[in-house]
Amino acid sequence: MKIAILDDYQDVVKKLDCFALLNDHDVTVFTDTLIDEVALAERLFDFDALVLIRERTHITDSLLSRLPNLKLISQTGKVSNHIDVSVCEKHGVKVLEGRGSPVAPSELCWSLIMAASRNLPDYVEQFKAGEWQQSGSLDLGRTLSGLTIGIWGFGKIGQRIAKYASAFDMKVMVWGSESSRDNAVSMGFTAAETKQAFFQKADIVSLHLRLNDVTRGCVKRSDLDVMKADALLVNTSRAELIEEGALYAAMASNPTKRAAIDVYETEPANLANEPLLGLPNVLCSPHIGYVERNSYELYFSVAFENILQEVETHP
Ligand SMILES: NC(=O)C1=CN([C@@H]2O[C@H](COP(=O)(O)OP(=O)(O)OC[C@H]3O[C@@H](n4cnc5c(N)ncnc54)[C@H](O)[C@@H]3O)[C@@H](O)[C@H]2O)C=CC1
Ligand SMILES: O=C(O)C(=O)COP(=O)(O)O
Repeated sequence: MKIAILDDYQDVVKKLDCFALLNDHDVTVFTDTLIDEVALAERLFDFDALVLIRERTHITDSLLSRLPNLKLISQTGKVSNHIDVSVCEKHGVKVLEGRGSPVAPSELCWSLIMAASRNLPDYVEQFKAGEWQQSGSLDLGRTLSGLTIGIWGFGKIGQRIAKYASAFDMKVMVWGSESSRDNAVSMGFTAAETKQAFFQKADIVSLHLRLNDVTRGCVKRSDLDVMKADALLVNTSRAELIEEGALYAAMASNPTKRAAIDVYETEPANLANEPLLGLPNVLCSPHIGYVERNSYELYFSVAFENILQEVETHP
């Protein structure tokens, strides 16, 4: 098979052990992004299969109309809104869904919580610039013990964050669907009674919902406004869970509130398209929750095995 691996920004896939799984195939890895659909279609014209990393390439009707040779798309991790599955069916392109692990994204989320709580990036930056212990100009930070973390979305990552919080002697309060809240209570955590109480009581709010038509924009500006004056909002899930522009407006007008985020409305994000990057009270990482060796091995090995299995069952 002629297989294209797309959007390997970090040029990582060839260094992974699982790359050898595709030894019998003709594989090309593209490390840049082609947004222009006509150029992308020209690039991909000869390929039988695509491996997509996350959701950077959008698979649309017009793209597939230009790719008559394409038979398979193998997604690393879950298939989300970037692939129109019904359009793929129409064009006879089979979509194979992969699998991820909650460990790397949960640890990144916890790193952001700890770094933001102790102002670590600012202290490191000042120290490297020659300043020793300039706490006078920096907020002193705070310990996590005794604080309440509010977790909205109690799936694989949300549950792991609750576990980490318990190890730090934090109180865990969960908001979300009734089953999420019941599940949290059965595990010994607290469920918030209302969304407003959730945002009012938490010292740290961390979002762990999947993005879908129901959850899009579920966090409103009014929710951010009722958070405590020194609260921290963490979003490692999807930017679109928060009403468009609301996070920037809330953080810009409340400099004592803080946010730590890994996901953006426009990705790749930069200073020109992401105003949050310019705010001193917002800690920003460049969507790296899944960026870690074991995580990449799992994402790619499952995506490759799915292709091999498909070739074996439908040669
Ligand atoms: N920053 C990064 O690199 C990464 C981000 N993620 C993101 O983290 C988030 C959580 O991932 P997982 O825990 O693996 O997902 P999961 O599928 O295990 O859990 C998702 C949660 O969202 C809730 N949910 C979904 N639709 C809902 C609705 N309509 N109403 C209320 N609740 C709803 C589910 O009940 C569940 O509690 C996702 O948005 C995922 O895309 C995941 C991996 C890496
Ligand atoms: O990489 C991301 O941002 C993801 O959302 C991955 O999620 P998944 O592991 O595919 O469920």
